[in-house]
Amino acid sequence: MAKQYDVLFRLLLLGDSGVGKTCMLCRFTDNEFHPAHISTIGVDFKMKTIEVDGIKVRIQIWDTAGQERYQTITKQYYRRAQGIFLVYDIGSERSYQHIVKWASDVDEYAPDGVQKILIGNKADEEHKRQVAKEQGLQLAREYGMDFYETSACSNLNIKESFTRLTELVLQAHRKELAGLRAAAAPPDLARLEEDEQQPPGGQDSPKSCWC
Ligand SMILES: Nc1nc2c(ncn2[C@@H]2O[C@H](COP(=O)(O)OP(=O)(O)OP(=O)(O)O)[C@@H](O)[C@H]2O)c(=O)[nH]1
Repeated sequence: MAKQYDVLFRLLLLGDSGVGKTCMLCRFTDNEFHPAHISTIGVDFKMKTIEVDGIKVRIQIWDTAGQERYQTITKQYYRRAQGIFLVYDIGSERSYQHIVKWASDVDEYAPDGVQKILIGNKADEEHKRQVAKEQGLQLAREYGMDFYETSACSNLNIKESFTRLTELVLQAHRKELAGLRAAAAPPDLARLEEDEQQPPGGQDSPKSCWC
């Protein structure tokens, strides 16, 4: 039987509560958007397989709660991420300022070499904009990250940003993937067998897939 994927790994969504992390994920995996904000409890995840440069990549995407009270739980997930989205809302200067704090948490808890992308979400809400696109670009330059303005609502740059982070992770793991074609079993960068189980908080999460 043909292999369903060649490699699998984990991406993580981080950012303040309400910036649109869950909606970005639901748009990417299910092409759905829900206007209600029901805060994620702890962490939740979804899977999707995409093809990049002829490689079938199964990605496990972890959606974390932005609320401060869940930070102890969510930080436990940083260390096994290969790629991280740092997300702010272009209509919230505060969420943009907090990226510095999220990035310093990543430095502290995520593995060396983790790939990062900066996202300014809700780009459809131009009338509410508090953060200029140039500010996003500037911050991304400072951190050496790629930058996208996205909209989960209008489906702007969602697929592009997930694909780009996947490409960056693939490039960073080029050596491990060198023997990919010959491998009997798909390389398991995310040690998925442990992760197919419900995450703490995921079972109770009221918005696992319908946003
Ligand atoms: N206009 C617009 N609204 C969005 C967009 N993305 C999310 N929203 C809305 O913003 C609110 C919060 O979205 P969520 O995806 O739940 O935010 P979150 O970052 O996952 O929040 P926490 O789970 O609390 O960390 C919801 O009302 C969404 O409908 C977007 O791209 N455009």
